[in-house]
Amino acid sequence: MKSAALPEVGAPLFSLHGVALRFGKVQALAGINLEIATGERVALIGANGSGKSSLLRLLHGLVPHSAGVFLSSVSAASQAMLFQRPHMLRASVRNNVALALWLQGASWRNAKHEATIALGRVGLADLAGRNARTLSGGQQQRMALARAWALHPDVMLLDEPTASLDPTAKRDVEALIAEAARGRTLVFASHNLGQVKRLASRVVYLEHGRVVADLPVHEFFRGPLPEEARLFVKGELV
Ligand SMILES: Nc1ncnc2c1ncn2[C@@H]1O[C@H](COP(=O)(O)OP(=O)(O)OP(=O)(O)O)[C@@H](O)[C@H]1O
Repeated sequence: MKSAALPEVGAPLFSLHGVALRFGKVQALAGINLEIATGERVALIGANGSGKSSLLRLLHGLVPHSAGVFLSSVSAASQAMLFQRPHMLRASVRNNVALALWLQGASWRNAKHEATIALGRVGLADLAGRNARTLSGGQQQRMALARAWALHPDVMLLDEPTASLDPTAKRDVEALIAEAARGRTLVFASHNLGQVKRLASRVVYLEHGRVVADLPVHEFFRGPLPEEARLFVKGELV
């Protein structure tokens, strides 16, 4: 089974050389040099507006880079992205999950079956028939995780997946993320440094759209770090 074990860190999945991303006049990313390999668990951290979401969206193919070279060996079907606030259709929880599978080619019957299994994994079996829009924030994020998980992606890209949740839901969803990420490559943005320590093997710190630190997680938290990153870790950067 794909998720049985953590894969060896190996083949490069994403290679970025001098990559920039612009939104009109806004330079969201600049001069990004980054390689992410199979099996890595990369945390993207940095102040608001530093470019974390932009980088995730670029990796997921949602926005085109404006300069540099971006190589990805992952097909769109092999990666799933989770947003801070999940997108949901006005449909049952089960159908929200099933639709993602159906769009990837599963028959509707199989899609519903797989969706039911995935919802069971995240503790939402009892709510499968509910309108997804009536779920609480934590339940919505579980549903989004079930939807991502059901696709059996090789790579999971998560954009502050627990940021809008209360402490209990944060803990529950984080535990599910840890389980869902087993055997996969994980790239996630987070402001929660405890979560970064628990989930990541590597930390990429962004400042004004540039990578200013890229270190194994233990080295990152041991320091020394560039000044802004140091203040961020101390909680003194707002
Ligand atoms: N669609 C867009 N149009 C214009 N500017 C954008 C767009 N998306 C992002 N930006 C800008 O790009 C920069 C990087 O934003 P991004 O959302 O990637 O940062 P972030 O690190 O994820 O921030 P946060 O921690 O607040 O989520 C910011 O200046 C932001 O205003």
